[in-house]
Amino acid sequence: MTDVVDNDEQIKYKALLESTKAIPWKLDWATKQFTYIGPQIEELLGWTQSSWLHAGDWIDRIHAEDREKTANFCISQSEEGADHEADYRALKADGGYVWVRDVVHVVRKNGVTTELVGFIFDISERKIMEDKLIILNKKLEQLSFQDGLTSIANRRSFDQTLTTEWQHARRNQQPISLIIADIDCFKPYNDYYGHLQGDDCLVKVAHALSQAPMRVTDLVARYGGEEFVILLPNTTATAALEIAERCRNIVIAQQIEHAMSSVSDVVTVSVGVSTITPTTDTEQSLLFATADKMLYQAKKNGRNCIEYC
Ligand SMILES: Nc1nc2c(ncn2[C@@H]2O[C@H](COP(=O)(O)OP(=O)(O)OP(=O)(O)O)[C@@H](O)[C@H]2O)c(=O)[nH]1
Repeated sequence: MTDVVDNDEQIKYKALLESTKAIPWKLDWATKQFTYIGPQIEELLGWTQSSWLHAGDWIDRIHAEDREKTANFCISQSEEGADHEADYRALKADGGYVWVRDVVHVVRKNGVTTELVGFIFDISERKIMEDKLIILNKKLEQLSFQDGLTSIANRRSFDQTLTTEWQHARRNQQPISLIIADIDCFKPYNDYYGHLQGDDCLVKVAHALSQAPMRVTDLVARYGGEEFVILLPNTTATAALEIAERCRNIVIAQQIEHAMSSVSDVVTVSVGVSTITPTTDTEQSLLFATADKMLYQAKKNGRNCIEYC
């Protein structure tokens, strides 16, 4: 490694380079030998300045998961004469890793690469922030599919799942079922017990209904207000009816007092069920429209009961 300082100007530039956070380096392309690396490298990674002799030392000190991709990219870019930058985890002398960004300028003479001049930046802080942001974004996405009051899936989640499952059912010629459960006489409940207790009732019913279906592919969601939907992919009418009956019973089993109900002294639900094996001509909206019609029928038939089609 040559570290020759032959005049005042060079001394000034060297002092400047070695006092920055960015770590400068130079590599001779023909021999792949480092001709210079800033002393700051020791502070960042713990390896002494004199231990950086060959490009191989750099490659060996890249995290195994980043090594091949980073080395191949940098070598091909350097051969083509393209300036480039790469983010990777650099190995520290103590066995730890630091996220760094290597920014590389390729020096060419007569169309041939002769030298690389680069700067290494410590980007670990930024990476930590980026990772936090990724986690936060995931959480935000989860929340956007979740009902704020009951924490079960919301209408948006239901709409999206319905589209996916409908297409799947049509492709595989499988039946798909939908249950709509609506709390009976909820307006009088709210009026009598107050809105807060009304909210509490919705949470209890949501959690009770969540226990009714069995498969991981089943989806229980709050559609809006006091209306809940249960989407049952690959489920026949007979099986859907059984689950609907379970829904009705599970809500009664909560024994939520309802002094103002016209059908019971506890909170009950009316349930509409529909099952369709879709063909290419069947509109997706038919599943919900039919279950909704059945729900209306159940309300008309005296509530706390199930109607299906
Ligand atoms: N507490 C509370 N009430 C809600 C919420 N969303 C909707 N509601 C209430 O739910 C009630 C629904 O009333 P209706 O649609 O008349 O139905 P119902 O009284 O249950 O009558 P039936 O369905 O025919 O048995 C209304 O009073 C709404 O204000 C909510 O998030 N919290």
